[in-house]
Amino acid sequence: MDIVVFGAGALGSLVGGLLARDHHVTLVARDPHARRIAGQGLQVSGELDAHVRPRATTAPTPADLTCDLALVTTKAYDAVEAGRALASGDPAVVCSLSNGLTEEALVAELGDRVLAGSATYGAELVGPGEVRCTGVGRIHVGELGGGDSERAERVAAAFRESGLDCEADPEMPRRRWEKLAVNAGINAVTALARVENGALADAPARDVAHRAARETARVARAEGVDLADDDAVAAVDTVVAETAANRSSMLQDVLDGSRTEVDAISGAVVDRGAAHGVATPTNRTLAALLRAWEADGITE
Ligand SMILES: NC(=O)C1=CN([C@@H]2O[C@H](COP(=O)(O)OP(=O)(O)OC[C@H]3O[C@@H](n4cnc5c(N)ncnc54)[C@H](O)[C@@H]3O)[C@@H](O)[C@H]2O)C=CC1
Ligand SMILES: CC(C)(CO)C(=O)C(=O)O
Repeated sequence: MDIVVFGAGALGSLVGGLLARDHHVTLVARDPHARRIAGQGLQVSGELDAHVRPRATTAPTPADLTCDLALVTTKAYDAVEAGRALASGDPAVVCSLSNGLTEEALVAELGDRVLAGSATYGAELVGPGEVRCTGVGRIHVGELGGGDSERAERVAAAFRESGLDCEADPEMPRRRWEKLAVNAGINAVTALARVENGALADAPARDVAHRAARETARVARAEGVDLADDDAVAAVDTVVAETAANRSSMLQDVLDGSRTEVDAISGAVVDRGAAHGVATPTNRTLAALLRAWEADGITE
C-alpha cells in the first residue's frame, strides 16, 4: 500500500516506521526529525526493534498526499489543519489514530473518505530519527457510523502484514467513546499526578480515573452510544495493565512544557455532557486543573 502518515511524532513514527517494513510510507513530520529520517532512516527501539527508511517531508505536495491510505497522527488540536492539507491531495481513505473525537474535523474536509481509528500502542520520541515503543497495544479501524466495512478490513490487513496488532471493528462508535473514557481517566490523571500509567492500578488515583471513565460512559449513552459504566471502567483497567510502563501522551506533554489535548479529552466530555444535561464533575475538575497548568506551564 502507498501510505502517508500525517503528523509523524511519537505515535506516527512508531506506526509508520513499522508499516515501512512492508509498504511504501511517507512520513509528514517536522524538522529536525524529518531531516534525520530522510538522511539516516528511522530507528524503532524499546519493545520493538526496526531500522527503516521511509520517505520523510515537512512540505508534502498534493502528489505526495495522493495515496491509498492517509493516517492522521497529529495532536487533536492539529486535526483541522491535517484535514485541510490532506484535502489538497487525493487520499483514497483517511484514518485518524489521534485521541479525542477528531474524526469530525476530518470529515468536514474529506467527507466519507474518513474512517475512525484508535490505538493503544505506547510511543515516545527519543530524539530526531528515533522512536521508542513503550507498549505493544492494539489498533482498531472501522466506519465512523459503524457496520461491516471492506475498506476497513483492507486497512487492518495491511497493518497486520507489517506485524501490527490491528482489527477492523464494526462497532467503532462504541470503541471511540470507550477510548475517550480511557483517555479521560488515564491521560488526565497521569498528567496531573506525574505518574506512569501503571500507577493507576492502585487507589486513590485509580478511583479518580474510574469516575472520569464512568462519566464519559454516561455522556456516550446520552449521545446514543451503548457504553456501560462497567465496560468503560474495565477498559481503563485493561489499558493500565497493558501499558503500565508507559508515560501517557498527556504526561509527556506536561513534562515537555507543551500544550495538552485537554480540550479534546476531558473538555470534550464536559462540553458534550453539558449539551445533554449530564453532570461531569470529575472531568470538569480535571479539565480545570489541566488548563490551570497550561496557563503558565507551557514553555514551547
Ligand atoms: N504517544 C502515544 O503513546 C500515543 C498517542 N496517542 C495519540 O496520538 C496523537 C499523537 O500523539 P503523539 O504522537 O504522542 O504526539 P506528538 O506531538 O509526538 O506527534 C504529533 C506530531 O504531529 C506533528 N505535526 C502536526 N501538524 C503537522 C504538520 N502540519 N506538518 C508536519 N507535522 C505536523 C507535530 O510536529 C508532532 O511531531 C495524539 O492524539 C495522542 O493523544 C494515542 C495513543 C498512544
Ligand atoms: C492508550 C494510552 C493511554 C497509552 O498511554 C494513550 O492513548 C495515550 O497515552 O495517549
